[in-house]
Amino acid sequence: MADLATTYPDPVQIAVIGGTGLRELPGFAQVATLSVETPWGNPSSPITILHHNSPSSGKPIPIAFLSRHGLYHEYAPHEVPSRANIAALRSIGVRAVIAFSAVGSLQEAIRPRDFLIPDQIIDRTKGVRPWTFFEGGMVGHVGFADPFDTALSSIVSKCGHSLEGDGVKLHDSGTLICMEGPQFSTRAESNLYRSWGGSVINMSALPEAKLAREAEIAYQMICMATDYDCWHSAGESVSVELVMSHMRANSDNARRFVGTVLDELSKEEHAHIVSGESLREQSKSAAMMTGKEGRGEETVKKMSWLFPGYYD
Ligand SMILES: CSC[C@H]1O[C@H](OP(=O)(O)O)[C@H](O)[C@@H]1O
Ligand SMILES: Nc1ncnc2[nH]cnc12
Repeated sequence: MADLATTYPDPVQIAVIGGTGLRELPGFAQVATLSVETPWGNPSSPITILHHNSPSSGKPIPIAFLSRHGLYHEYAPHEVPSRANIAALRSIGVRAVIAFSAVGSLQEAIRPRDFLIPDQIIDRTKGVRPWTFFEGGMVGHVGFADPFDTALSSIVSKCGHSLEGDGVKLHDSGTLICMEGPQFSTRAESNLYRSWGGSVINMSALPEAKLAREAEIAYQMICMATDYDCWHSAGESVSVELVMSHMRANSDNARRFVGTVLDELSKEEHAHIVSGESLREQSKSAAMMTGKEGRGEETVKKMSWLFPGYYD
């Protein structure tokens, strides 16, 4: 790391947020490491810029990598500075995020080490994490009916299926329960989530996905099941040891999966997706609720850092 540049000259449109057990992406050339300060504080880790040759043009494409829980896993799920993470990524040009997460399975058919691309979320966080950029005299409401980006999700799905039969088993859709933690669920809660139709459970999708939407960043999570939570009568209840043992055993597949997705996203044909075209300027109109006279000065400053030119 010592010789890496601390600045990067061009916008970086694609980012990976690594979760438990996916703290780096080996095999990609590291060209810079950025320490970005945002009005919401510092992100959970420096942002590493990796170079990846586009399979279509052969040109190097920059990819940003951020470690959700910090370089040493020092941030518990409720302590992850998600606003700083998302703001820092947007400030360097990111418009498409692939986020990785270790999840508990709530369904027999989703076995430990299977991958799943969630298409829905049920919010079971408890309102203790800052969850919006729109506050303090700037009211904004963005749509979240489909919390993940459908264009990104079909690319991720195609990539995952291309690896099937080669150690990767993929479920194309599912409802993700995002709980508060850091303690795992009780058996009654786990069974309740099953009765709601939950497919998998984690502690990290929110507020990350909501903030990405507010920041006009296309976002898709890739989940890897590491346990059957605590509902399964035959299986061992979730523990950190169980999560980590499955993550370690399947980390090559996880990295291969993410690498294949980055290959695909680097193709020119997907330029409109990674430039976040479908979300462009939605937060400009979302914040038009509040008349200029009612806007909080501090918030306008912060929001103008995030969206230069939007609120002049
Ligand atoms: C170590 S088990 C609980 C922990 O694992 C998941 O982390 P991530 O989503 O960052 O991969 C889960 O959300 C919890 O934070
Ligand atoms: N059972 C579980 N509950 C919440 N988060 C998890 N991450 C991995 N397994 C989990």
